[in-house]
Amino acid sequence: MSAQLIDGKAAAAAVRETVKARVDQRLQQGLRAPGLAVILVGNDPASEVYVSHKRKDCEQVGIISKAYDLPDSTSQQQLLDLIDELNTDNEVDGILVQLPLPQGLDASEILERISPEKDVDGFHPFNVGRLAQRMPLLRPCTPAGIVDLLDSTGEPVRGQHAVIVGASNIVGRPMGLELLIKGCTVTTCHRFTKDLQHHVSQADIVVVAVGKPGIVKGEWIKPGAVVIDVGINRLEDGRLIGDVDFGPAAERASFITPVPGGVGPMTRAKLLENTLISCETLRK
Ligand SMILES: Nc1nc(=O)c2c([nH]1)NC[C@@H]1CN(c3ccc(C(=O)N[C@@H](CCC(=O)O)C(=O)O)cc3)C=[N+]21
Repeated sequence: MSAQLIDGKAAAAAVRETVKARVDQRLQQGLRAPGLAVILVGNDPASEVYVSHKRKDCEQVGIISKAYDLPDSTSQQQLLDLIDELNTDNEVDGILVQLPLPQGLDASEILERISPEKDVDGFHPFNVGRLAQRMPLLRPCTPAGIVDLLDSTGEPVRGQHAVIVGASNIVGRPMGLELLIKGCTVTTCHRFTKDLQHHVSQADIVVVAVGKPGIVKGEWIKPGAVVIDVGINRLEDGRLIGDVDFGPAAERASFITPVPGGVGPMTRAKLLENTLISCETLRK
């Protein structure tokens, strides 16, 4: 492997340290700790693991997390009522509804009900619109974390050709908006893209967020490119792998994120940072 690994665990630890220092300072000043409400509906095992990680992260930095574990049978109206209640709870700075929601619930209606200043996922159309107009407030955690990871390489980002694979609301689309702000020329590929290899092979920066192992082949990577793998795919043997053919891609890339230990930990750290931003600047 000739690429350097981008250490997402270390970068995330640094973000957590900064958040913790600020939370400690608040407590010394007699101010309250930031609060995060984490809502989990149903019993999807992967979601249960993710949510337990988020709660531990909060504890580590002194953010008070409130758990709302709701049954599969929760109705749309019950969930909307809970969000209304949390929107007006002065001790709650952030509201996170873990996705995916069980069948029958309308996620967009629920996410739009969250007050934009408590939308620590950055998924609300208000926050996406702010980002689209280069005035971000709460930024979606994964793309914002990736910007930090790119900066951590010390390589220039401005003027680079960034190719994003995947156009989801939670990663691909906001990633394009973040990279436009950074001064990249952005290409977004998706299921109707005619020649994925052609686009990927032109990229100085490749961000892959599809959820299919091997969707990007190592041989497609332009020598010296920076490769960011957002995919999290669990194999039958329990191992986690990304969307990029890691070995061959690492032969060609200058920098590459591993899975696990790349984008995932940074996503979680950015959630803590957003909760602090909400507490300190948006809810005054
Ligand atoms: N409202 C909402 N917000 C989210 O941000 C959200 C969500 N719903 N639903 C699910 C996805 C997925 N996601 C992950 C974040 C971190 C890791 C992470 O830390 N992964 C570790 C590995 C953890 C493990 O071993 O399972 C790593 O990549 O190193 C994984 C997945 C956030 N999501």
